[in-house]
Amino acid sequence: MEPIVKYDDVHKSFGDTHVLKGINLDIYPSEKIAIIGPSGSGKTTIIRLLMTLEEPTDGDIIVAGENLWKMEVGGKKKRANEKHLRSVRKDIGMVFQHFNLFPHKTILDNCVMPLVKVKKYKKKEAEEEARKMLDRVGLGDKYDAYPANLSGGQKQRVAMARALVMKPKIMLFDEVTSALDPELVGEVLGVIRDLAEHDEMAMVLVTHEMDFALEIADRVLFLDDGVIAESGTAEEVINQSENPRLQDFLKRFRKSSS
Ligand SMILES: Nc1ncnc2c1ncn2[C@@H]1O[C@H](COP(=O)(O)OP(=O)(O)OP(=O)(O)O)[C@@H](O)[C@H]1O
Repeated sequence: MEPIVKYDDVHKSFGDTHVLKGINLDIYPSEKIAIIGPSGSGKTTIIRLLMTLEEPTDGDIIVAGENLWKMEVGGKKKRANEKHLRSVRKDIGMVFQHFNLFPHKTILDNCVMPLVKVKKYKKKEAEEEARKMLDRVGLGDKYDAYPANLSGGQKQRVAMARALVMKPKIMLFDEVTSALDPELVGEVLGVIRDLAEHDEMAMVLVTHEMDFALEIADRVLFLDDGVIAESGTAEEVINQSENPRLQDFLKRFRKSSS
C-alpha cells in the first residue's frame, strides 16, 4: 500500500534553531498516529509543515504522490506556487488548540464557508453537508448560534465539523484539548474517538492527553530533540522501549499528571 503522506529527510530551522533534524515518516491511509515528546521537541512543527503553515528548510513532503512544496514545470522542479499548495492541501484538515472560528458567522456558516469557497458547492448543498457534520459532533441544536455563545468544548467540536465537511484524507489535531477547562475535555475526546473508530481517514494527534492517544493510536512516535527516536505500537513504545530519554519523559509526565 502506498503511503498517503511521506516525509523524506525533512529538516526545519527557525533562524539558528535547528528544530527538525531529518524526519522520515510514512503515514498510511486510515492509520491513526499519536506524536508524543517533550515540550519544544518539534511535535507541532511536524504537523504545521504538512498543513503548509511552515515550509521545510530541507527535504520533501509528499501527499498522495504530489510533492507539497515543489512542483514540476517543463521537467524542472521549482518552488510550489499558491495554486499548487491549495490543490495538494485539499486532502488535509486541521484542528488547532485555539478554535480559529469566524466570530461574526453562525456555526452553520462557519462550516458552510469552506465548502462554498474552496469546493465551490452551491449554498443549499453546502448547508446540507454542514448540518450533517454538526449533527455528527452533537451540535444539531446549535446551527444558528454564534461562537461567542458556545462553550470551549462546543467551539472545538464546530472546528472539527468545519474541517470534516471537506472530507479530508488526513486530519491533524494539534493539542486540541489544551485550551479547554478540564470538564470539557471528555466531550472533545469523545468525538475524536468516534472518528478514529468509524472513519477511514488517517489521523495524526499531538496531545498531552497521553492515555487517550495511546488508546486510539495504531502507532506512537516519540519525538525527541527533532528526531523520531521511537516508533511502534503503544505497547512497544510505552512498555517495551528501553530508551532512557523516553523513560525520563514518561516519568516526568506521570508525575505532573498525578
Ligand atoms: N515560528 C517560529 N519561530 C521561531 N521558533 C519557533 C517557531 N515555531 C516553533 N519554534 C521553536 O521550535 C521549537 C519546537 O516547537 P514546537 O512547537 O514544534 O514544539 P512542541 O514539541 O510542539 O512543543 P509543545 O509541546 O511545548 O507545544 C521550539 O523551540 C519553538 O520555540
